[in-house]
Formats: sequence, structure tokens, C-alpha cells
Amino acid sequence: MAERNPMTGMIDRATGGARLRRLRQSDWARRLVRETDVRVDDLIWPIFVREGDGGPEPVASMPGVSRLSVAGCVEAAREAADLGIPVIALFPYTDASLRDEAGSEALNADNLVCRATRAIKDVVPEVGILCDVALDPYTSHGHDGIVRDGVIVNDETVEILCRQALVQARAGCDIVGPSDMMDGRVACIRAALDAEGFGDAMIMSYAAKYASAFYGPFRDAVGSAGALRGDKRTYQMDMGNALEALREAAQDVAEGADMIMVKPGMPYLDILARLVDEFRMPTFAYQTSGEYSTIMAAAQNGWIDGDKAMFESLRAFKRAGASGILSYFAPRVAKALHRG
Ligand SMILES: NCc1[nH]cc(CCC(=O)O)c1CC(=O)O
Ligand SMILES: [Mg+2]
Repeated sequence: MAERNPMTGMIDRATGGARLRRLRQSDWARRLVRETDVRVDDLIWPIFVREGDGGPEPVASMPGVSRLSVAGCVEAAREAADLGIPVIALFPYTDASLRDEAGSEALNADNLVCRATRAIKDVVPEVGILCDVALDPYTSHGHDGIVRDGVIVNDETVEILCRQALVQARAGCDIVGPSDMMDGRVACIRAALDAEGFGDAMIMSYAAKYASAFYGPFRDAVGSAGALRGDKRTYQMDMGNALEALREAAQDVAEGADMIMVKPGMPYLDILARLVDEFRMPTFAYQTSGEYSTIMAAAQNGWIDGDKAMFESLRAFKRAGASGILSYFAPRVAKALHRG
């Protein structure tokens, strides 16, 4: 027979007798039963590189984020190593004078990203380096690929991306991250790397990357915002689609991706959880510039607690099954975690 609780008058059977609040009554109890958490080891820190040897140049739309000189990147890498952040991701701000229709600067072995990679590997070899494979920082039209008669052409772009990945691998980059969303690029990049003796270079593919409004501040940071003609909806995914993300990821996995990524992060947690479930691969979330700046802006207005919102957003990725997170918060989280 169901018994009535004398305190509440509730029938205990209605809750199966379980009092779930019992485990939430103190900090130690909550910590004891917490299922997931963010660790420093989960973090990848995206950094913007710029020409010259001046100090940090703040990105207006990303409070707390600056473009760094090559020397500044080496310092940042030192900081990452000291904090225990495993990987930094490098993104170049390319001067308009170096941009052209074909994005040829992407293939220059002495471009900004390559110089930064070599400089970091020289001084802080223990930090992993991820380089983005896509042409948008280098093209005058701001697209990730070659444009012919208004069309972003797939196969011709893929050929160039393979050469770009090789240029980055030769500079010492450990992980290449194709962020372009061309079909078939992972297989070509893998073959190109293997053929040149870079069998150990890893591929983290932006497998499900959506045409999103949350990249705005990034385009500002790398100087492609003003350049971009039109939008990226003919190659980045449509935000209404989830099944298609499974097909995208299946292709990248079959083509040899070592790790896959979902981007943006928080608005696409459902996609992240599904890919983890389906592929059981190391799967990463990219907490994009727009997500970062949204939290920062609200925090600066005093509308939300920035530190708490930062942790909540990152825990959400771990709860959804992410192996790790690319986040502009990386150094701040790492410091907070070390403080305990
Ligand atoms: N292909 C370039 C690239 N790599 C990472 C981002 C976005 C990162 C961010 O918003 O933080 C973009 C922008 C884009 O596709 O337009
Ligand atoms: Mg694809």
C-alpha cells in the first residue's frame, strides 16, 4: 500500500520513493554526483595572428580578444602550455593587399600562419597547433573557395585546400582543420599528407558546419567581414537540417577524419549529441565568436554573471558528449579551473 508522507502529505510512490533533492543539499554532495565537468585538457584556444611586431590589437566585437603579432602568439602558446591547454588554433588577419581571387597567399610557405607555427614550434613544441584549412582569410571575395561565375566551385577548391594543408604541415602544424565544407576534401587532404610523409598529421574536420549568424565577430577579427560578397549558404549547412549532419559526418569519418567538429556550438547541441551517439568519435564543439561575444556583451551590461554563464555554456558541451571545445574563453576558464 502507498504510504502518505506525514510531512508533505504526498504519496511517496508517486516519486518512486526517490528524493532526488537529497543529493543536491550541499556543495560536496553536488560535486560527488556530478556527471560531467570541464577540464583544462578539453580546451582548444583560437588565436588571431597579425602582421608586424606591435602589441595586442583588440578586436572591437570580441571584448577580451586581441590580434597578436607572431611574437605575441609565441607568448600566448607559452601561456597555454603553462596553463595546460593542449592545443591552440591559429587564424590569420590577412592584409587586404595580400588577398586575391584565388586566395594564393594560403599557399605561401611564409604566410603569417606558417611563420607563427614555426615560431611557436621552435619555442613551445609541447603545445599542439591546429590550423584552419579554408581560403576565406586570403580571398578578396571572402569565400572559402574559388568563385567561378558566382559559383563556389568544389573540386578546384579541394585541390588548393590539399596544397594549403601541406604548406601548414610543412610549417609544423599538428592538426589541420578543414573548415570549408567542400565535398570530398578530407580524403584528398589525407592522401596528400600521407604522400608527403605527414602520416602523423591529424585531421579535425568541421564535419557539420552551419551557415550561421554567429560567425560575425570572427569575420571582423580576420578582416573578411567587409570582403565577403553574398553569404556561404551554398556550402555551409542549412540550419534546419539534422539528418544531413549525420551524412556529412559519415563522409568525413569514412574519408579519414581523426576528429570531427560541430559548429556553431550552443545552438547546435542536438547535432553534437547525435554525432557522438552515432559515430563514437572524438567530437568537438566550436563555441563561435558570436556565442562568445553574446555572453561577454550581456555580462558587460551586468545582465548575466559572465563567469557563471561561461562555465554553464562549456559544461553544456561536455554534457552533450563533446570530447573538447574550441573556445575564446580557454585561457580564462583554465585560470579559473586552476584557482579551483
Ligand atoms: N572558414 C573560416 C572559418 N573558420 C572558423 C570560422 C568561425 C569561427 C568563429 O566564429 O569563432 C570561420 C568563419 C566562416 O566560416 O565564415
Ligand atoms: Mg562534407
